[in-house]
Amino acid sequence: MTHTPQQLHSQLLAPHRTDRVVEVLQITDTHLFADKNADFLGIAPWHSARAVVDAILENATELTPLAHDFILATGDLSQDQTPASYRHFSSLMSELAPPVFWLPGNHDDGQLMQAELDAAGISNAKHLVCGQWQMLLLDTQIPGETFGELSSAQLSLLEQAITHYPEHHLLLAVHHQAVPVGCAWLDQHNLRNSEALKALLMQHKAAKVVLCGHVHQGFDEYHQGIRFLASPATCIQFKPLSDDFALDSMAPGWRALSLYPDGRLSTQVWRLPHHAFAPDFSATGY
Ligand SMILES: Nc1ncnc2c1ncn2[C@@H]1O[C@@H]2COP(=O)(O)O[C@H]2[C@H]1O
Ligand SMILES: [Fe+2]
Repeated sequence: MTHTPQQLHSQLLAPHRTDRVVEVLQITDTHLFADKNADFLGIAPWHSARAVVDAILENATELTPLAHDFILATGDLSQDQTPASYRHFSSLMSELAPPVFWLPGNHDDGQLMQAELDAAGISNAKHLVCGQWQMLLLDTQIPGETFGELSSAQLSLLEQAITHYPEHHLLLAVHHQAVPVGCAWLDQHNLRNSEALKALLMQHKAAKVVLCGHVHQGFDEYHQGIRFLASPATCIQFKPLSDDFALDSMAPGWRALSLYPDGRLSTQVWRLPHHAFAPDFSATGY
């Protein structure tokens, strides 16, 4: 059954018990190429994404079994918009047990991404209900643009989610940052209609978190009672608080989040060992 773009289609994920902590991994901005050895500002994104997956698997054996309920892949999964780049992504994710849910970034080819991830058996669900939390993945892509914007159809999905699930805390995943991260060169490529988004979120009485990719750095701020989080890329990192384009020496990474039944959350950015995948600092952009 096809769903009209404006219709919210919710997927219930175990555990349905509302007293359980929901464990989430966010992987973002893999920027993969068809060529596993392609160079991207001094590093090879397939190899760094491979190292991130290996580190997640290693964490699982040492700390706990891979106890995550699902993975959120928040865009810019491909840099060259080739079928092979998305197949590399699907193959890497297949090594991680939890189901993967995804959304496009400004570098993704939305239609090709949909076709390739569908073919790989990766879920197309964009609204998840798990425990006392709901997750909504929205598409901020404006084809041909670097900045993002939420269409009225996408905003309507958010309106439906908070109307149908008024008691469930909300983790909203988007690609573009909805609040400035403090990098002037990057904040020009932000989510343009973030005020419309925040106005809708303010109507929701349960806890609200907005999780994004795109900025290739950790970020964690509260604005008007909403927590805004951003996370490292699995490839190159951007230097925080830089007016002009600048790469960072921090290693590639990912984010883990634990969502508690009462609406609180704990979260941690994980990174590969320092100096792993050092970029070409003379790069001036891409
Ligand atoms: N030197 C630069 N100045 C401004 N924008 C840039 C520069 N280099 C890259 N970008 C764009 O900024 C974007 C931020 O992250 P993306 O990976 O979405 O893609 C990046 C490029 O499209
Ligand atoms: Fe991006």
